Amino acid sequence: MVLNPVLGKLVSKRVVLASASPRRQEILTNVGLRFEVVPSWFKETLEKSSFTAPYEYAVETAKQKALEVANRMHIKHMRTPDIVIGADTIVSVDKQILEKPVDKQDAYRMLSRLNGKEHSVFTGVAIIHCHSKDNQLEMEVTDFYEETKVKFSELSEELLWEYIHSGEPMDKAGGYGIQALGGMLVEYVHGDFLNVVGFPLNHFCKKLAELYYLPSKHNIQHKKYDSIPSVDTFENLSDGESSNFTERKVASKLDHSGMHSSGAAYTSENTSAVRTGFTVPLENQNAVSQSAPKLPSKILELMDGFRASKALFVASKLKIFDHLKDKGPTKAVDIANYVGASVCGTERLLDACASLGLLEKTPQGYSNTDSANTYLTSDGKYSLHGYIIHSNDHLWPLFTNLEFAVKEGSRQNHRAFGKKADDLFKDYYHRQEVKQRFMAAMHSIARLTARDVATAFDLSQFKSACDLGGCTGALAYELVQVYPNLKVTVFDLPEVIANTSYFQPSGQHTAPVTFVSGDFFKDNLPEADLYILSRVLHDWPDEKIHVLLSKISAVCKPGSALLVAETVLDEQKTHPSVAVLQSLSMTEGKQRSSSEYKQLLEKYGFTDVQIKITGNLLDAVLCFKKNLSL
Ligand SMILES: Cc1cn([C@H]2C[C@H](O)[C@@H](COP(=O)(O)OP(=O)(O)OP(=O)(O)O)O2)c(=O)[nH]c1=O
Repeated sequence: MVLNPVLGKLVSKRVVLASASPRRQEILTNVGLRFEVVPSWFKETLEKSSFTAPYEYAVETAKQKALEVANRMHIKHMRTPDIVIGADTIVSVDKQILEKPVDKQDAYRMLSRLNGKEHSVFTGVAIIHCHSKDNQLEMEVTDFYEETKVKFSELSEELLWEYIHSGEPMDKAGGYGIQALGGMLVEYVHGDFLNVVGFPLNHFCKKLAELYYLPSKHNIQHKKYDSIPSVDTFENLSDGESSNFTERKVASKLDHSGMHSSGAAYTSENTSAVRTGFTVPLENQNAVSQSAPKLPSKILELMDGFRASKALFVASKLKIFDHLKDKGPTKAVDIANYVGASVCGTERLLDACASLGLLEKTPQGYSNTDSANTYLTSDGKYSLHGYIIHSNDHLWPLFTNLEFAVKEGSRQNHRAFGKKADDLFKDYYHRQEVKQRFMAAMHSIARLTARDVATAFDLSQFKSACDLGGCTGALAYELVQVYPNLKVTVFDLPEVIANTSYFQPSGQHTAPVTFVSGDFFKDNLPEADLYILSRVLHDWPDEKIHVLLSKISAVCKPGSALLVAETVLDEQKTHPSVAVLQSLSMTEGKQRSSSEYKQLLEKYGFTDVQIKITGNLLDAVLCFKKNLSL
């Protein structure tokens, strides 16, 4: 969501972040900015002694990083970006500049210098507006810096080495990351915290406000690389105040050849114009004041959502995240060879994944982000791979026929798969690969939600539980970990039970979990103090639910309980949207609100209905059987 009109100004523009830093990507993504990531190849080798102050070095490096990307994109005949953002973060102590350590000794040297002292973190930022005119690239450069003061506590050698061995210092200026373990070293921070993490967001927004909103150039008091912006705030700006930033452009001597032109560059104002290879004043440029309507960023995001989903699905299907797991940066051509796909197509897909924050791209190649390693590789404990493949192979074709589903009021299995719903359901259990895909999908969601469901209520009073339709046993295994005295029976169809061994967790005592096959609509239910229905009720029509809840109610002894795990809708039934959207492809079942679950469960003799919204994909409903028989 774009919270203020300043960032809204960038929504329709092709914005490129010339940085490989995952922190910068995250900071800008978090505020709803949409951008591509093209890491800069500019080597951070400017001669430090030629700068009179450390921040000048950071500003110049940021500028050179952004200029390199803007030029490269233009030369490679990629569509010229509208805006390129570059940044460089340095740590400065005793007038010395510390960048990223090259090895552990270097990290130790840096951290020892910071130990017990206050230092400054400077981030230089360059915003380059690009125009392609007669195939010539014109660029207008705006830059600024932000300073934050940070003080380290007195730290022991042992602690410093322990921190270094954590591996965290290596890709961070000054050899520490304040946002993670390094935060423990810090006594205080004066100034913008995000500036330390790599991007001064507040100053950036103020700078955009200056560029896009200040009424005329006469009002601008450009300061010589002043870290204090001309605007105090970027709030309450309306498009009525908008003006084209080129109105306020001033020419300056800026050399973008990659070398810092000592003396000249830092007497310039902080907005300047560059034509590739030349310095061009912009004072005569036409400046048209535009008042555009507020950009519907949410709608734009939805319009594009399908592309992003499909890129994720295809990369998962091709097992790109598996291939990159535990690997250093890998070139597109090697990935293409591995997956047996075209190099150009693979490169496009990899770039799309990088722009979505699923991969990191550096000049050395592509690598998994942390979340790709955790959630997108197929063998991770919390892997969503199974559900992603199910979404691609099963849900995508159904949603392609959504228009028919809405018009005809029925699920579109016949159109999507050439089969009726019943035949398809049989496929889940009879065709091996379909069955495994379905089980892997259910397993993905169960793993991700199991801890929150298991701990939503204190279940330690129960000695035995029966998870009806418990599939791979993911929730059961979590329950016996949380409640060591509990024994859980997983009850599911024979075809499912026959395939559960593949999903058994390794390195866990599995004896308290047993698997029993049967049909919960027809067969006797195993005895238990606690029955569990996880993601079952929403799937079935009222008649089937009647059969199931009547059976459970009948076997429940007084004091026994039923735990239901479902996404609980709000009373208006419009949130959470993940559940409302799921309803679009449902046949006979439905999602329910808190009051509907309460009403339903009370109807079958359950009382004390308690509902816990977990914040995860599944919520939990617990109710108890009183001495009532139906
Ligand atoms: C001091 C500090 C730095 N950092 C990071 C921010 C930057 O990513 C990095 C400094 O290196 P930079 O050279 O500024 O950036 P980068 O190499 O990560 O990415 P690129 O050059 O492609 O833009 O240190 C933290 O994450 N936490 C901290 O507390």
